[in-house]
Amino acid sequence: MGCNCTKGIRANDSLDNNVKERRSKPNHKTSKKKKNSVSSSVQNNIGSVERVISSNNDEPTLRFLIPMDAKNISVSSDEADKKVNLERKSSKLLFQRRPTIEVGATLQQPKITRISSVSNGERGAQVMAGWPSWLAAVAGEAINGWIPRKADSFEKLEKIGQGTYSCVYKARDLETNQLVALKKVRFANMDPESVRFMAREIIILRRLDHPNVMKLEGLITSRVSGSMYLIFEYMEHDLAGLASTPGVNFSEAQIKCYMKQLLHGLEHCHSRGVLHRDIKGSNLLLDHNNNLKIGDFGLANFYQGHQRQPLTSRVVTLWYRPPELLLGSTDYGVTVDMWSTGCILAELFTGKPIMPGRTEVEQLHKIFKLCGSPSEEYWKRSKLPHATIFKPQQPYKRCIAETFKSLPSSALSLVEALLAVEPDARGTTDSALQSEFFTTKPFASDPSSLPKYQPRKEIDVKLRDEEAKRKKGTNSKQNESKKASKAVPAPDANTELLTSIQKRQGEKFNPDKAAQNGHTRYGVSSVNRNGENVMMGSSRSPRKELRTQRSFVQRGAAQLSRFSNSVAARDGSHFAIANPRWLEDSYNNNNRRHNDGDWSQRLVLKPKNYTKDRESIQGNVEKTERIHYSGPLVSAGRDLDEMLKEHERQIQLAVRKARVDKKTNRDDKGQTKAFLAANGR
Ligand SMILES: Nc1ncnc2c1ncn2[C@@H]1O[C@H](COP(=O)(O)OP(=O)(O)OP(=O)(O)O)[C@@H](O)[C@H]1O
Repeated sequence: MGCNCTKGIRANDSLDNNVKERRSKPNHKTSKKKKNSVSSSVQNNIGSVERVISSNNDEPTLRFLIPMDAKNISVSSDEADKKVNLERKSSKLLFQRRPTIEVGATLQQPKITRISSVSNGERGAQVMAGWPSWLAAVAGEAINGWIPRKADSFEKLEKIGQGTYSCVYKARDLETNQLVALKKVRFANMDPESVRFMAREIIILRRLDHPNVMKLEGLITSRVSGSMYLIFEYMEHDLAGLASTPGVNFSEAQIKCYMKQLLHGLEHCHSRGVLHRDIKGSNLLLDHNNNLKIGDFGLANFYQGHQRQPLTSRVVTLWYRPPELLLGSTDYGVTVDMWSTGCILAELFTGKPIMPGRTEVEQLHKIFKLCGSPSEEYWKRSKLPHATIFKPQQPYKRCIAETFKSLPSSALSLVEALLAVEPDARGTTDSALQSEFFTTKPFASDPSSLPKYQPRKEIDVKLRDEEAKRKKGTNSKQNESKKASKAVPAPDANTELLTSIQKRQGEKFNPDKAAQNGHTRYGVSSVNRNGENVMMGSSRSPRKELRTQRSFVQRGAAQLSRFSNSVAARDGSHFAIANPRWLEDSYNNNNRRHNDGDWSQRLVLKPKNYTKDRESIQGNVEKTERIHYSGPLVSAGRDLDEMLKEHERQIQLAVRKARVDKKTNRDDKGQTKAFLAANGR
């Protein structure tokens, strides 16, 4: 794998013509650099690393555009003639993954990124290399030095994942015969905003090069296409899916093996100035040899240790989100990933998510109940935007040791450290790797010594398809009487919780009862590791409950919190959600103030074009009324328990409303208005 970007070139491509021309007309500037010279120039922009490495050989060289991080390959970006050239020793090298060439310390220095454009000359070269001009114009930095691969050099096999922002397909690279995962991102009208955000993900991925981080192998697009595929190595499993597979029980050494790999991958990200901001089991991918790679950098961003730019607090999937983000922090660092890591460690031992909150308020309450509330000093010092609202009148006592008393003591100590309610006490990837957990027996297993598990994705896909068909049937009946789809507070978050509580209580799940209770719109459902509803407790699903959360799709009624700004209105297969990535960037770009009130209000604003984008992916969501600002549930100054009671009441109310909606098919607009009116908003 690797260097795939070079492989789709055909004889009749304009690039090839260019290559031929260049072969017949040697570039003196390039050849001057050949003798034993290795020179690198690093542009100041993130991801725009230009390297000029010349080979010392007398073999004839071919010249193509390739990913810049390919070792043993000479790349010269020659501003003078506005062409990017490659020299390589043999075509064989193109099919090997090669580590990124270190170019001094510059790469190690974290920088806050701003997606910046390339020069006109570079843009011209990019278009010539086969990139669509809309992409080169907006995301030049992300594609700099690469050429696109062609879709017809892959055989698409099946859909294996549906993310919030993308579809993922299993495919075969016809040139290497290797399996790959293709993550498809579509852009409605080549919308520059969404292109920029995709560009950020690519730039970040290109910055990273580590065995425990998913490697971006290349990109597929064409001049005429409005979409783009990110090419990744195909991974058979993810940790959440594997952990919830019937019959799979992890040993301590195995948990250490996965945790060690996760921490090494994170260490690399952090050392390159990247915060992942969505660490959770379903984003930790595993190959057939149990090698773990951190995937899904869609919410990742660059950070700086000091002089931090404000970042959005609306990141990290709720169950893995640290308290400071729930309290509205915009000035955070690697400690957010450390918190999520602590949640995963405890989850791997206990076999279930440790804090499955339905709402941000409830999540915070769960955190305080387990980890204790922060010290007085922390409240004063941190000046967190929501501190005045959520500071409990009585401090909560920490009870991690009691809760996880069955854990081995070294694991418990690490959980204690990682789940420190005050971020600075969580330590770093380095301190975690040095901890007793990894330095005492049983030591971490070697990944290849672990059992090989049956691939599950195909089974998941089948289940999902069945479920989608079933939903479609239900929806089409509903849709007969209404043209536009409805965005309603979905009660399936409650189903999820109900399911989980019943599971934990060892009760047999009774689908009919749950449906009667109005806990689900689709019968008995739970959430699979892709965050989609799957039938549970019925013949439809042979799997035990899979309890994972999808990034950012915070479900329906669960959105009605004090600062629920992006309501994920979910109606069957339809989502409508403000993309927090955009909010952050527009926030940063505009360098706005963030007082409490403004902050919530501002986050409600949904970029227009993104809406269109989501529509094109998710279906015909009604255009005007998708984002609802729930406003404050309670006034500041009331204590947290009271607030939670009130919050619970609101959720129940939303569930009832949703049930009524199901019966009457009232449109979303009317329903939401009624709901808000009922709550005095
Ligand atoms: N390299 C890969 N190999 C196999 N499957 C993959 C790979 N990358 C992603 N997937 C599958 O596709 C799903 C969605 O991918 P990804 O998480 O990157 O998209 P997303 O839109 O950011 O999703 P989410 O909303 O869950 O965060 C993953 O949960 C995983 O099951």
